[in-house]
Amino acid sequence: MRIVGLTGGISSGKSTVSNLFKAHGIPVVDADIVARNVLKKGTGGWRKVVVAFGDDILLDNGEVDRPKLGQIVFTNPDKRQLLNRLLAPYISSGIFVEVLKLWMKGCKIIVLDVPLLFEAKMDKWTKPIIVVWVDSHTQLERLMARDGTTEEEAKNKINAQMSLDLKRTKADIVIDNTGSLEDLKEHFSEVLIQVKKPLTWIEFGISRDGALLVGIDPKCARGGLIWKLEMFILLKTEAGLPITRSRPLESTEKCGPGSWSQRVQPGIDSFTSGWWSTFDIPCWKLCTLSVCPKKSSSEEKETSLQEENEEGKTEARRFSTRRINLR
Ligand SMILES: CC(C)(COP(=O)(O)OP(=O)(O)OC[C@H]1O[C@@H](n2cnc3c(N)ncnc32)[C@H](O)[C@@H]1O)[C@@H](O)C(=O)NCCC(=O)NCCS
Ligand SMILES: Nc1ncnc2c1ncn2[C@@H]1O[C@H](COP(=O)(O)OP(=O)(O)OP(=O)(O)O)[C@@H](O)[C@H]1O
Repeated sequence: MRIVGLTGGISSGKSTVSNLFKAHGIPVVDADIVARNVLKKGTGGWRKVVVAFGDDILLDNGEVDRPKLGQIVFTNPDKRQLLNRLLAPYISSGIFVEVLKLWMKGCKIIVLDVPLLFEAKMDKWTKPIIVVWVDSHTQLERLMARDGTTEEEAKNKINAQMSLDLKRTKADIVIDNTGSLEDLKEHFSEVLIQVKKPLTWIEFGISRDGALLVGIDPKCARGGLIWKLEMFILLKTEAGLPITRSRPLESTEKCGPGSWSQRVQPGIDSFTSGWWSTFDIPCWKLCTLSVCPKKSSSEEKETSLQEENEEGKTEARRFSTRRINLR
């Protein structure tokens, strides 16, 4: 899984860039939304903040008066640090849960939109890091226009964060959003190409499919070479390359959790020691194509399976199933 970091200054255009990612099917975890949830009435974060800042920051309905709390923390660095310290554990675990949900769905690339990515030292978990930059004049104008605030209030908010010029020195990719929305979209299409580059081995390894391969394939325990070959072929399969003739996989034997079976596929006969494995585990059916460099014994048997043909009639199909036992 590739976790892309998206950050910038207040009102530099992170949400606008996030929306472009979403429009291209890449999910975004928005730290501002997570931060809002952990400050809802009755949550752990809410309780800590009320104890530290007092009931004065509450509305009649018990929710936090966000503009009021904003006024306090954006003009007082000590109070801001206190609020950050109180909420940081809730925000980071909230982000982790969102990432985990996307991991479970099998997402390969996700974007973390975190305004305080560097300040909260979350940048170490993300690669590449994208900084949305604007010149200070444009940033101030856009912030005042969007939030309807005075120049002083807007400047307080801008100064509450690490400077955008420093952030851009820490970036892998800088998006200059000083121009029009059209300019932004044009630049974004180049960024998208970089973000969608094929996953590295490490990124694949921490993705759901990669982790399951390493975690449950009994052959994997026998050495890195085997699962690396498997991953290679899965990646190729995703790119639609060599295994186009394979049929949907169904095991010819019933597999229990953790057990495995193999069926030699007609389309891959050229891989002399290749086979499909299917795994029935509680949530997923995992199919892998493995190429084994060594085998110590193998047994072959004929199996037949009832299948519907194109006219909808049931007929028996025969399969040659080969078990390959590794040393
Ligand atoms: C102070 C609060 C109540 C003000 O709420 P409000 O609805 O007015 O603003 P909102 O949450 O939409 O934030 C707007 C922007 O302010 C900036 N910002 C928010 N909190 C901080 C902070 N502690 N330090 C610096 N900048 C901040 C971010 O760029 C954010 O995008 C709220 O921002 C908050 O709870 N902040 C602390 C949590 C936090 O760190 N949020 C950032 C997510 S990493
Ligand atoms: N290229 C652009 N041209 C004109 N307006 C823009 C451009 N990019 C963003 N904006 C506007 O600037 C304002 C700030 O943008 P946006 O909300 O995306 O910033 P942000 O970095 O997400 O802000 P925050 O830190 O407060 O969450 C919005 O009103 C948005 O519509």
